Amino acid sequence: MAAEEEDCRLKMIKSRIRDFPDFPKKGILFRDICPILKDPGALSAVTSLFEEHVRGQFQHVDFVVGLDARGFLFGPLLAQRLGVGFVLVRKKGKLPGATVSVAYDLEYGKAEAEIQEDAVSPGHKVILIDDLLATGGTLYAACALMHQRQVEVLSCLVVVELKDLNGADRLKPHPVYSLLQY
Ligand SMILES: O=P(O)(O)OC[C@H]1O[C@H](OP(=O)(O)OP(=O)(O)O)[C@H](O)[C@@H]1O
Ligand SMILES: Nc1ncnc2[nH]cnc12
Repeated sequence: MAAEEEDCRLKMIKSRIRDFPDFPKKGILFRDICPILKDPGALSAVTSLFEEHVRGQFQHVDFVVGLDARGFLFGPLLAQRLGVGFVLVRKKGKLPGATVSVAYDLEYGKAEAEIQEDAVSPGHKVILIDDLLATGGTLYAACALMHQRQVEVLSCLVVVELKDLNGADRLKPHPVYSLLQY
């Protein structure tokens, strides 16, 4: 894609992010991605940019793995475009059957991430996806879950990256691909 066209798409996507100061706690500037979902053109542009990135960088992907909850909004669309399956990393206590879990910290709290034990298998190559990277706690926990299952994380994809919180450093050596940086 021409650089100008990519720039134009990114500007359009950025115009669909709303800022809410002091949500969910005082001092947090919440970046709301809901307007992207209301605009089919913006949602399609997000999916296309992710698809082009993955196709350009990786020969083979087994699964797209989405993070609870907003990774579930973008992940299945990307998985369909790539022609691969989608796997859920959920907050603890939501998945039936045998599971594996990891605790983590967030920009505004604590949580525990979980996958079904048979969701992925050793040797699989996956793309992790979420709406936003802040401290990196959530994606780090998802990477830890993948390592426990001997799965290779090819890349972590997010729509928004909050640069000041250095989440990408925490995720090293896993590459992070973000569409918008703040
Ligand atoms: O990089 P981090 O500091 O871990 O923060 C990023 C995570 O925080 C938000 O999810 P949240 O836990 O609020 O859950 P939700 O998607 O269920 O609203 C966001 O959707 C990411 O998953
Ligand atoms: N500032 C923020 N806006 C939206 N989601 C978030 N998750 C963690 N920090 C966030």
